[in-house]
Amino acid sequence: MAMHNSENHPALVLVRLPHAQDLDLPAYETAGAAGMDLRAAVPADQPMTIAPGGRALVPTGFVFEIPAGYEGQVRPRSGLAFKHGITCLNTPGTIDSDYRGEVKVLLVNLGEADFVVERGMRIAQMVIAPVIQVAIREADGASSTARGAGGFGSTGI
Ligand SMILES: O=c1ccn([C@H]2C[C@H](O)[C@@H](COP(=O)(O)OP(=O)(O)OP(=O)(O)O)O2)c(=O)[nH]1
Ligand SMILES: [Mg+2]
Repeated sequence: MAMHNSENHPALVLVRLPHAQDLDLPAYETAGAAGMDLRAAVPADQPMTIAPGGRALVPTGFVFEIPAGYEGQVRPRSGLAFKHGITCLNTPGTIDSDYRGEVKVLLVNLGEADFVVERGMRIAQMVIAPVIQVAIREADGASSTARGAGGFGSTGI
């Protein structure tokens, strides 16, 4: 399903790896979805079991060629988090625009029961977002502001 503003942005090129040959392409599930769901490319006869407190790097079966000036953010699915305590350990996972390896999802099981990742299961979602790289320079001191160094609740609750 095409996103409503896809014409304003460069296309995302996906390269299917051999172990994803029968999997659906990552896709936006609704017209206004922010993220495209990612599926587990684990072997059909070898589901991956994540024990409570355990983690697993789950293959998606695709290389995502993120356009320059954009990043991919790998985020958890709320339903898995709510029902099973399954989330992404490094959320949001960062996919760099120059990364040409397989996108993988680092799941962690914060629930109380084993979680079984089956082939084709939608395990996470990827949001494509514009990102900037700034010039970096060093200075001797920071400019002054009303806030100054106040933080961590300095403005009250
Ligand atoms: O959830 C994730 C996070 C990252 N990556 C891939 C794409 C990303 O471009 C690369 C590096 O990620 P990151 O910079 O977060 O990890 P690092 O530990 O800093 O590795 P590196 O030294 O390779 O940058 O790993 C994934 O496949 N899934
Ligand atoms: Mg890095």
